[in-house]
Amino acid sequence: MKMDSREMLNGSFEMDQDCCKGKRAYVTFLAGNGDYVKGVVGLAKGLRKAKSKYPLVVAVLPDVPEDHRKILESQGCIVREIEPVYPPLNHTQFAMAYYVINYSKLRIWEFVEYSKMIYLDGDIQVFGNIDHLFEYPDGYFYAVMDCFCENTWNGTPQRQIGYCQQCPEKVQWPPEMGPAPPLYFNAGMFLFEPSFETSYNLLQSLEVTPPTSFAEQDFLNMFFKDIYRPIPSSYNFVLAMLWRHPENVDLDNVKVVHYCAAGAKPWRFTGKEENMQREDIKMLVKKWWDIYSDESLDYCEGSPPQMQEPNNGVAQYVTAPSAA
Ligand SMILES: O=c1ccn([C@@H]2O[C@H](COP(=O)(O)OP(=O)(O)O[C@H]3O[C@H](CO)[C@H](O)[C@H](O)[C@H]3O)[C@@H](O)[C@H]2O)c(=O)[nH]1
Ligand SMILES: O[C@H]1[C@H](O)[C@@H](O)[C@H](O)[C@@H](O)[C@H]1O
Ligand SMILES: [Mn+2]
Repeated sequence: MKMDSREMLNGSFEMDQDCCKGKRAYVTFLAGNGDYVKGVVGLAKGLRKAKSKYPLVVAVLPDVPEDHRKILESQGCIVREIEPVYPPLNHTQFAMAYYVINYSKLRIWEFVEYSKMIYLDGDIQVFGNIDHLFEYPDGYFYAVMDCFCENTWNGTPQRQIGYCQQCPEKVQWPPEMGPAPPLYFNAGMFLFEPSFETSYNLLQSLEVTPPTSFAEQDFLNMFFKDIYRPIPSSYNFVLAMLWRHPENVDLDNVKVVHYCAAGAKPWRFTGKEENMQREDIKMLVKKWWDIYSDESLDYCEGSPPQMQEPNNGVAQYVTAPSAA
């Protein structure tokens, strides 16, 4: 039975029995022969440190070299090659590589041997156990609301009027512009259910959807708008929150950090870009390096990915902002 956000916020739902069955895994995505493999190694070690009970599957494009795949396997990852997904014909001349990289992520819906997966970008690090997210009720798409305040949003109506769903009361959506846009998630982290049917529908729908600037993120937002449920920003902490919405930040309780601001990838960090000299940023980059360099977190052949039972945290949902 479907339920709305309010029923879930009130906790007035029965835990779906089906969600306790079936295999679960984390999944990330890797393209090319560059340095993102370091991000994935860091993530595998971070999940181990957080004592995650579930393995990390890495969906790799054919252009990921053999030695990078070996590194991932030696870190306990399950490497699965996927076929590239191309943008619809007639739109291919523009930023082709960018779209192929990002749209190929849609292949993870084909991993139907898992009933539920948590997708994490390679530039994400997990600092606390999030296994309890798998217990959320089935039938929804869970992710964290994005922030519209960075320059990457220049040219959008949101940015032009200074509206952000993280603080919808500060600059309200002008009624003359019609209804406020639906809630929009960052696609660097989400909980989803693999399914051939959904996978087929995703690819069919993509064929008739012209690419837009945030590629598969825009597409997924459109595709899953009716079943999207926001979860707290601590499950995909986008660094820009630190300087754009400091009043909403509780850094001590952040479980998942997404190093997605310009210049923030820890393995390429120089500290030169805007905001990168902030003490909180330098601390978070150091925390990533502490995990990446910790040899005690390397995978031991033959040992399961988990070390102990996860803490079964209680599901928590974010209240949808009133402007939504
Ligand atoms: O050369 C590359 C580039 C990207 N990736 C993979 O693709 C993911 C997405 O790229 P970034 O993390 O660099 O980009 P952002 O965090 O800025 O991406 C955000 O915007 C993108 C589209 O603009 C996607 O929607 C993405 O999921 C979302 O988190 C990476 O984490 C990594 O897993 C690679 O493997 N190799
Ligand atoms: O996915 C994008 C990307 O991560 C950008 O760096 C960020 O500024 C955007 O808000 C987000 O939508
Ligand atoms: Mn990212």
